[in-house]
Amino acid sequence: MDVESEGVQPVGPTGNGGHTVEISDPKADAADSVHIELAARRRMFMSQPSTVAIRRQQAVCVRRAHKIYGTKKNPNVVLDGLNMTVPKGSIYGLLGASGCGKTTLLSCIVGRRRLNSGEIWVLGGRPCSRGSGVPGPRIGYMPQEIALYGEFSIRETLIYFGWICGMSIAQVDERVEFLVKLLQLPNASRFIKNLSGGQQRRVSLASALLHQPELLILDEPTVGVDPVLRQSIWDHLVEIVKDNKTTVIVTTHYIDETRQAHMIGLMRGGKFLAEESPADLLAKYQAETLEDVFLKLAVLQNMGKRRRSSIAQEVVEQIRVPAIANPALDLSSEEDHGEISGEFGDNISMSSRGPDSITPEIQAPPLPPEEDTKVPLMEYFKFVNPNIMRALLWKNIMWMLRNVGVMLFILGLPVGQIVLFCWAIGHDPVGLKVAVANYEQTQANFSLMECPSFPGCNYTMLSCRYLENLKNKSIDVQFYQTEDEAREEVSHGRAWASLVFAHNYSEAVVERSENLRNIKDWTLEAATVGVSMDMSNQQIGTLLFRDIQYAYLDFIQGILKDCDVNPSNGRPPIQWNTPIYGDRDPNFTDFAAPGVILTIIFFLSVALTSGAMLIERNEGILERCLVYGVTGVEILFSHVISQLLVMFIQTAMVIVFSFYVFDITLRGELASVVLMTVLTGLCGMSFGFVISCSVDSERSAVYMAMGSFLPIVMLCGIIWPIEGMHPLVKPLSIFLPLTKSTESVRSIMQRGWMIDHPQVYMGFVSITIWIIIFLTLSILLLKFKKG
Ligand SMILES: Nc1ncnc2c1ncn2[C@@H]1O[C@H](COP(=O)(O)OP(=O)(O)OP(=O)(O)O)[C@@H](O)[C@H]1O
Repeated sequence: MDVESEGVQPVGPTGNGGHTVEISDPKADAADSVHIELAARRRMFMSQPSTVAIRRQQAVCVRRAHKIYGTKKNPNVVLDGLNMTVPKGSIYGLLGASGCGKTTLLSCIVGRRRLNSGEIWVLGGRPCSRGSGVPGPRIGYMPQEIALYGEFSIRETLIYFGWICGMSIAQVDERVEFLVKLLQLPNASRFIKNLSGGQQRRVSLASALLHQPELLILDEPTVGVDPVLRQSIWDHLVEIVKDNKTTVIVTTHYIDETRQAHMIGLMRGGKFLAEESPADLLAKYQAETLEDVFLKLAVLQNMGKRRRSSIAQEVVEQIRVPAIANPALDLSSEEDHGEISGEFGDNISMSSRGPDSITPEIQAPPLPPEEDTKVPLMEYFKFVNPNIMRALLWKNIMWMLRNVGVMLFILGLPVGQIVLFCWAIGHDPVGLKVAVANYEQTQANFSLMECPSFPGCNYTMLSCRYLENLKNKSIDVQFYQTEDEAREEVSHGRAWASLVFAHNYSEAVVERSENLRNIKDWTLEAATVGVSMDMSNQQIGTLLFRDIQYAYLDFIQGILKDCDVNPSNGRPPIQWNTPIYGDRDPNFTDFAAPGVILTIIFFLSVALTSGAMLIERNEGILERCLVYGVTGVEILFSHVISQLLVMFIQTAMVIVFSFYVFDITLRGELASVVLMTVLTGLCGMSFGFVISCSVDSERSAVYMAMGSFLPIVMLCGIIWPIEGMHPLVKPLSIFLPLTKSTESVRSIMQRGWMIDHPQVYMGFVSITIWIIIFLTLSILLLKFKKG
């Protein structure tokens, strides 16, 4: 969590117009200077026009900016009460060592990050406030990353950004011609991915220059550019600011190239060491190069810090500056007074606030609540801009067309999975080996007709007829001499069950059937088949258990018929009528198919969306688009629409293969199943957005998707009925996105229920609620997950 700045008001010399280092004078003067300074500021406040009016005249105006990363325990103060003023129509060189906070400051200026405290005015308004146009096409932004689509040509890239900024193709083409010449770009039909790093940076620069914005923000535009081209870029910048319509802020590590800038801000330690024109800086510090100036200022800053620290300690002990009671006289409401670096003088003087501040009593007045100027949340859902939507949709579709291999894989994957499912899951195991010790056969000393299935077995032996029935159920019957041998086979895992028939089995079965009322014990015992099973595999055990019983029922009813006894005598006294829903022998494929179809579509959509969004985010493309005013809603909608196309094709193929190729049972309306599948895909897409908006790397996204996959699949009744779950997880399963929808589709497919049945429509209600939750969450994350 970011640390909130305390907002303590800095105190120090007034803006001196020089805005450079002013090391405080001896400690004896310190108390006086504080009072003099406050009085001067109050006088100036009374005589100046409104602060807002003055700030609006600047291209950019930053006041008392504090930005802290990290946690309260371990804060990283990047901006420490920084003031910055960028006059309209100027080139402003933002200089500083790597990691000093330049990019952070620029992100705050373009409205992509928020300050912990302080104010920013850009082109007359507060970034992100209503009607400010920031973020928006008033800004041209070149981020540090390349932030371009590798699959696009140079011209397509510029058309894309041009459309976002409201340009027509003709206008873009005109600019393309000019920019290709200016930046010495290769042929505009070349693909970005085939360009060198330097060429890619120049295309990125061209994208920022394309729409001739009012404020051009360039983060290290000349990295990897040769000196000649660098000079021509600078010449162009000088040219475009001439008519006062464009302002340029440029960061660079090549300090001396900013000689052509009108103003330079030298940043260090979260503040500006100086904010002046290059000529003034060179003259003031009698330096040959701007680098020398920077070094001198850095040394002075370090000295200043030390001195301030010791002076402050003594002054605090000697004087107590009264707190300012009247907010009108408060420092925050003072004017710019024509100063460049901010109303409290430059950042390096005693005005710098820090732990050693000499006036802890002087508190900054509370800034106007940010919410007042922020776009209300509902406005974030504003109607989408057709130009932007056209650009985003075109980009998404172009990406698909340029990645045919990936698209074929994406389209073919669900079909492959459904084919695998139908081939692999739900079919009864065949060829299960059963070891039989048939004493009736081994001890028989008469020879009758041979059983056609088992050579050596006598067909008139009832045990053989029973075994014949078993064989018809695709069970592999193997004979052994003794019961021990048969059991041994099971013990060694070579057979799933052993069956033992007594030597007088046939006789006993007939006896048992004919004399139901007076069955003797020996008859009961001899007519019973002894079964010992390997139940280590529940599925196989259950199926074998079922088949052994079914085979017996069929067998005994045949015998009874032969003996002129009512075959029903052999049945248990339960009447199994035709099932109301489903088949007498339900198969697991039919049970699992609804869940499997929905899961495939759901998780493929999750992968597709989170992947696409993360690529855009990580390559900085999303950031650039957001700076140009593209909203989170537009990005989400564009992905939803283009990926819906993909999902429709995936759904159609899955449905065709499931119901027409593999003949999975479908008793209800196909349209309802299709609708639910599409909604589930939409839900997966929305969940993918949530993932991509809440994590920063693809690896985290994979972990999050995988982490959610198993719980969702395990708990939503696809693998195991919810009725059999632990009471603690059962309520949880009801709240998962695929639970109710799976139940609903199963009812449609197996029971043939229509959409007006509560169990069916509750599935639709549930999935719709989940879509709304996920989409809202992603929009909120896009809105609030700024630094
Ligand atoms: N999202 C973030 N979370 C935490 N710390 C961050 C984040 N972004 C930047 N920082 C830290 O803030 C500091 C300033 O980073 P920033 O990128 O603004 O510097 P920079 O001056 O632009 O550097 P460079 O010139 O190398 O691009 C660095 O210490 C960086 O590690």
